[in-house]
Amino acid sequence: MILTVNQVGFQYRSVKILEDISFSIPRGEITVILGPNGVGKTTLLKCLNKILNPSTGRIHVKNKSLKIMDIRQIAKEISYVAQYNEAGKITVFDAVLMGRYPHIRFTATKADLKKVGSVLEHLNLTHMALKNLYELSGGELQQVAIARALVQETDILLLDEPTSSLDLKNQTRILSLVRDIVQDHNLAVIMTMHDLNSALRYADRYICLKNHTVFGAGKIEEIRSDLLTKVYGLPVEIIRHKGYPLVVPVDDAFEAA
Ligand SMILES: Nc1ncnc2c1ncn2[C@@H]1O[C@H](COP(=O)(O)OP(=O)(O)OP(=O)(O)O)[C@@H](O)[C@H]1O
Repeated sequence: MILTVNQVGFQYRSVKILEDISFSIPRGEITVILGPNGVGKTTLLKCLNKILNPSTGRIHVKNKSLKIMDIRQIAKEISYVAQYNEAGKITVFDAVLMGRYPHIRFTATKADLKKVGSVLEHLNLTHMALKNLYELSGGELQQVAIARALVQETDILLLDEPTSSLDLKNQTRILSLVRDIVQDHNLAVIMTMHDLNSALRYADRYICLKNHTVFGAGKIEEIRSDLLTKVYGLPVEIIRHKGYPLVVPVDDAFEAA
């Protein structure tokens, strides 16, 4: 296991957000964290990246305690794409190059610049390399943030709602690309996602949060509609269309809502 989480709890001042969270993350798989608004998904991702310090419990990255790792060590192992991305006065190229910082000693080398160029090309972003971030749309900014995470070349990628601002074609493109990268480089991806159909299609495992803790976890193909119904408080069923699972609210769902 590349990442292990043991009995982690977190609170903002005296308000309990997470309690007794435990799971392990393998390489070569996408794990999706599911759960309703405000349940603590982003908080959990931030604990995994030491942006926030858990009040209780232990997190280990490759058997090393996150507590004793400094920012540079963490940035070599874990990249993080936040749910909302700042749009400052910096070009796309330079913003993505920032992802190389954990690897740069004094100044960026030709290899660093080449890496940025190739990731931009891979994500179809080359044409906007010299634009400033503030000139981009929300979806373009989100793809730039993903590009920055990819040039960081970490074994663990944390993605907070990575496709929330993307159109259908870009959602499919980015999630397929993430899946290919996970398989080709044996990475571990942990992402949060509200789009249950994309989650069921692209993730390998799920962790469902409810009432501050893990309510269910397992292989995504084994996720059950009654679990989702309890987690989201809305009656749903899982049907299959052309072999793909689809989560649909059942007839009386709107009354329940
Ligand atoms: N800086 C903060 N100070 C105090 N409370 C906070 C802070 N940030 C978040 N919270 C609270 O922590 C809880 C969990 O927030 P979090 O953003 O982790 O939820 P989430 O599951 O990611 O939600 P969403 O699906 O809406 O993005 C929420 O109740 C939120 O109000």
